[in-house]
Amino acid sequence: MSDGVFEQIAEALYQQGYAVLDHALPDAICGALAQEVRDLPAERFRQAGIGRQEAYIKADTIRRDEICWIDNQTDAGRAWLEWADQLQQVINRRLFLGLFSFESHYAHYQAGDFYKVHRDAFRGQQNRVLSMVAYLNPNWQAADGGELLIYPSEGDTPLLRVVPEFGTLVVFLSEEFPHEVLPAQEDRYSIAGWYRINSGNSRRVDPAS
Ligand SMILES: O=C(O)CCC(=O)C(=O)O
Ligand SMILES: [Fe+2]
Repeated sequence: MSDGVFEQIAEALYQQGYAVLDHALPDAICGALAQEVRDLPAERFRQAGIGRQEAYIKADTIRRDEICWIDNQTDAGRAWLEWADQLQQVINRRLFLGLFSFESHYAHYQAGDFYKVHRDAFRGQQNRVLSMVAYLNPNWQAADGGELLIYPSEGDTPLLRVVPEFGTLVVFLSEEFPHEVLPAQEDRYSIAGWYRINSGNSRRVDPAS
């Protein structure tokens, strides 16, 4: 069953560099994550920043969400990370991307919060290869805003507009697709994660030619 989902994601990535699926995450896992993120004490969340390590800045003109990194200390976190690992294996088998590790955090956007257009990785600078976003909002309404817009590598017209509805999953090549989160009008819960290749400072793996 979920093997089919992994294959669908791999196929869509191969064809177009991104995949968007409704009901992609098993309901039990998605439900446990949706519960956990709402139960987390406020002090576990940090204002999100931009960049990494010394380059890290808190830039609330660019993004306003608060985040909490996910580990395998809870049943929900463990189930999610195992699911992400199975997807990693299928993608590596099908696409030879050489994905090596996965990291992810919960994100909470309060009413008014947004994340302006950005890429998750820049060619040659980071080893984030694949981005994955999962949404944890049952019955999200059009008026609640907070859509994810994904743009082509060059150009201002969105390729895709994704409603952050419970169970919807988005996977895309981190270097290729600029994207933004429109202002949410309600509490918006999601997970954002990245698969990396095993190198401190490498570029995307291309098949040998
Ligand atoms: O929550 C989303 O829809 C996308 C979040 C995002 O782009 C990020 O955290 O890098
Ligand atoms: Fe992003």
